[in-house]
Amino acid sequence: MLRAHLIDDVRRAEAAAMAHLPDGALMQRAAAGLAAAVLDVLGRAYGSRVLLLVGPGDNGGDALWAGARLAGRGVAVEALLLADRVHEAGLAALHAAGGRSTRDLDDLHDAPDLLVDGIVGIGGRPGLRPEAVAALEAYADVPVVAVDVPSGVDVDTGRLEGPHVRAALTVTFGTHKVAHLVDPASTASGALHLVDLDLDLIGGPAVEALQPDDVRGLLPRPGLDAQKYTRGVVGVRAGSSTYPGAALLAVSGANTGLVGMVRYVGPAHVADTVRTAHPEVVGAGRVQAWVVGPGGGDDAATMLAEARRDGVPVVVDADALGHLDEAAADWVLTPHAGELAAMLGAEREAVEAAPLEHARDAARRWGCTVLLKGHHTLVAAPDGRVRVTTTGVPWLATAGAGDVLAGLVGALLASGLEPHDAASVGSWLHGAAATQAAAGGPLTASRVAVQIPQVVRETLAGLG
Ligand SMILES: NC(=O)C1=CN([C@@H]2O[C@H](COP(=O)(O)OP(=O)(O)OC[C@H]3O[C@@H](n4cnc5c(N)ncnc54)[C@H](OP(=O)(O)O)[C@@H]3O)[C@@H](O)[C@H]2O)[C@@H](O)CC1
Ligand SMILES: Nc1ncnc2c1ncn2[C@@H]1O[C@H](COP(=O)(O)OP(=O)(O)O)[C@@H](O)[C@H]1O
Ligand SMILES: [K+]
Repeated sequence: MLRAHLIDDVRRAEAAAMAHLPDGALMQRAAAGLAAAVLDVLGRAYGSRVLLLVGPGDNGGDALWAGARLAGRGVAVEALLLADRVHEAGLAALHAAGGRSTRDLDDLHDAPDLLVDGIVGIGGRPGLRPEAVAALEAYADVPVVAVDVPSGVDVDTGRLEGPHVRAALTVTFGTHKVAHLVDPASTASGALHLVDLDLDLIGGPAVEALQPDDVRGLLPRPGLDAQKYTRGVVGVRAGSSTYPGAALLAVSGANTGLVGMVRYVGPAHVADTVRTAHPEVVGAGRVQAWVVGPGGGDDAATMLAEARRDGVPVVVDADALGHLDEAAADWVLTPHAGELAAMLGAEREAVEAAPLEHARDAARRWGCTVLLKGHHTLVAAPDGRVRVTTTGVPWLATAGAGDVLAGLVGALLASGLEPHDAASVGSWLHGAAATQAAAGGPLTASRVAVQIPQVVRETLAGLG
């Protein structure tokens, strides 16, 4: 599991570690990891030029000490000092290793190969000062390696307010931070590299992200004595005359072999289409979970009321979300930002600016799991736990992809997974299937569903 902690928990763990370590030991570990990651990106030391952007705190100290190590390896290192006072020992080390420093952007001549953002770390307030903005603008085409966090982002919430760094790579220390994983700040972090500081983090993670091993451990798999009913039956109530395709897509997400059987309940002509495409699918009967809403149109309210009567877990998606007065604890709601905004009486822009806060609010408000779709989909539990999905590609933002996801999450619920696991494992598989199927190019929702068994196969085999 990849975990992200809040700043306060990082500070507490840092203080505990420093109590029995020599002065500056943690910063040296951080700087060594940072220098190694920068060298990896550069590919060679001699002939490479690096510019350090150095702020007033320890984040700047990390950059300076790493710069000293790089200069010692033959990299041409310059530091632009963006504060009256910077980490003194770090600056002295940089000078001693042959690096240069200046306070004046005009003193810098040759464009560097790489910028190291040591402006602010976990002590930073959102936004950047004009001198930092000017330096970033002067080298707008140069890739940035951020130290700990891309400066200017709101580290604990993932919000973006004001100017901030856009990193190609973020080298972070001790543990991940919320802004690395949660939108919109995750889009400013680039690739992530964690330098282990051997911190003892006592507080639980604020956010976590499933890794292939976690998914392997959670995936349902049939025992030797399995029969179709013991594997779970998922029912889909979706589609209408206006949107028959949504029923097909939801069923295709449900019918990927992760349950013993799939039922479809909907208009007769839609059911005919569904069964032509998926001959395995049967009609009404007992289920262990329902998927309700995709393409349901005006029938969505009735679909939801009928599904509720069975007292089994329900995935509530799309049109059915508009008819949600109350939910049971074992339900999963799967809105995108627009739908969640409508559910909470908020603006879509407000949800997009602070998806973590809104997903948590919704999970508390309805007392059940809420899966908020987006670039990094969030799965929030009513007790405050949040998982974030880091699989997937922007090509997945295509009509019907959400219908496939609803079907898949329903199948996992029916197979017996807890709602938090069903939603997060479903979202992980959906993203991984999209990445595989897209293979660097465009994608349609139907292709995502077709790819799911292959992703499951590879994950079970430990190839993920
Ligand atoms: N914790 C750990 O385990 C380890 C931590 N380590 C490193 O320490 C980093 C944290 O260092 P830190 O505490 O010195 O804070 P940091 O982020 O450098 O900046 C604070 C300074 O910035 C200023 N300032 C604030 N906002 C600003 C803005 N928008 N624009 C400009 N300035 C702004 C603020 O000024 P003030 O608020 O007083 O006005 C204050 O002076 C951490 O991210 C990691 O890199 C590693 O070395 C080892 C292990
Ligand atoms: N920028 C993005 N990067 C990756 N995945 C995305 C992005 N934007 C949306 N998605 C994913 O695409 C899917 C779109 O679903 P949804 O909005 O419900 O569409 P529809 O209702 O047409 O099915 C969701 O799984 C969502 O997480
Ligand atoms: K930084």
